[in-house]
Amino acid sequence: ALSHHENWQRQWRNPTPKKAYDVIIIGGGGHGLGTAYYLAKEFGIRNVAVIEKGWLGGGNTARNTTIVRSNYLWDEAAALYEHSLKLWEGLSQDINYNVMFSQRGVLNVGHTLQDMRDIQRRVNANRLNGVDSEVLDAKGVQELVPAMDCSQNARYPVMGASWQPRAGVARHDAVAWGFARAADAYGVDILQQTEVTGFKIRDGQIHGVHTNRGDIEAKTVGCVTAGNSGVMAKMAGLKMPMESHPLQALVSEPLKPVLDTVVMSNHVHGYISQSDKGDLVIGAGIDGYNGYGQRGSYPTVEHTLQAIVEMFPSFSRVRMNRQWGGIVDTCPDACPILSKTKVKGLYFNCGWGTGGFKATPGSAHVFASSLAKGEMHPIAAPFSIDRFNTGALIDEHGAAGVAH
Ligand SMILES: Cc1cc2nc3c(=O)[nH]c(=O)nc-3n(C[C@H](O)[C@H](O)[C@H](O)COP(=O)(O)OP(=O)(O)OC[C@H]3O[C@@H](n4cnc5c(N)ncnc54)[C@H](O)[C@@H]3O)c2cc1C
Ligand SMILES: CSCC(=O)[O-]
Repeated sequence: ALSHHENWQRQWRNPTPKKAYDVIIIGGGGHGLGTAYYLAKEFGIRNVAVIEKGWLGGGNTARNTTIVRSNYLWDEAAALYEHSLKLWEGLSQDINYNVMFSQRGVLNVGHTLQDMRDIQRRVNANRLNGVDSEVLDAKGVQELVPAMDCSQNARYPVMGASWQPRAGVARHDAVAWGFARAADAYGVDILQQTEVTGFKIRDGQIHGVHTNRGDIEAKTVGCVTAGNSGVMAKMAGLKMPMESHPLQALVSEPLKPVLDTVVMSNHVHGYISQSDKGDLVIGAGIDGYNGYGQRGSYPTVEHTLQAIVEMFPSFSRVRMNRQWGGIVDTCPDACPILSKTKVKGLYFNCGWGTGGFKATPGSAHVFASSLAKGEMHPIAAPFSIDRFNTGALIDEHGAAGVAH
């Protein structure tokens, strides 16, 4: 057998499924792989399978625009995303894989008096929760982003922004690869090209899953399948208050360094950063219809580029190289679902919508704790599916930013 160190030097095995595991994680994205990693590393539960119908990291984890921040309004959301941001700050060392987390800051821009009042309110709430956040005026934004039109000639003049210096971007697929390699080194089985086609439920208790490679047993199952979670819930006889929509992104031809922070504007409805390779990474809102196609409609692309050129007129001649989409699982209050279900031993971690990449380590950590202990982690508890019965929603449409 390879030593732990030798294990670590490899990528990951492609094992044959065992008949039974202590825990099954459905979904080989960042959240699922991270959950398996923390189960093994922090809670000593290593007899775990991550079941992935495609290839690991092939879903939203490797399709997103990689913005990482924690400047959400409500205490519950700030606690969750700030827990994650703190894990991001040590993640490369922890999993021994460079996830290229670059704390270049994030600006959420305001264009009206009401925008600025909302920004001031959110920044005040952030500071009360120990989240680094400050309000900048137009001059402060211009100093950070010389290429941006902060003049009064703009159709939507920039009045200021919230600024989170510790926020930034990371290399998305490296997160999946890093968590996969680290989990595998602990003995976690990552079963790719293995689709869960149903749940084995008896007397209200989960006993495992049906897959295209046969049945696999476990009495603890965590479903972490993002845009496909509504379909998974239906297989288990559950209803999820969630809609799956296409969310698109674009990248441009590589440019010389021109933008060294992240700029997001809810108002003109677009956001942009520049990757280490030089391409502009651009996104905006979801396509309004429900869809599972991992692609969106052209009007959304057009609207996105109008928003970018409104903020950066000098980018109007830049050529776009690629466009793609993912399937985002959006909840009515723009917050996730981290929850037990009425089926004993079956948990869901989904509903991250357009903003779950930033939560990857934090979500995985608290979800692993919940699966290990059989009780929801205090940071996860407010995001129970029951909130849609009790009405205790956590409305983050403002801070969830552009894409909702
Ligand atoms: C275009 C775009 C831009 C985004 N930008 C940002 C951003 O800048 N910042 C941010 O914080 N968030 C962003 N997001 C959201 C973020 O990408 C997601 O919330 C997050 O990555 C979800 O991670 P995950 O691991 O839960 O899902 P995924 O990575 O989608 O993993 C779920 C996995 O489950 C698998 N699966 C589904 N059904 C089954 C089944 N039956 N059996 C087995 N496996 C199954 C899928 O194949 C998939 O690999 C963006 C999303 C998109 C699409
Ligand atoms: C897709 S929007 C990115 C974010 O939520 O910071």
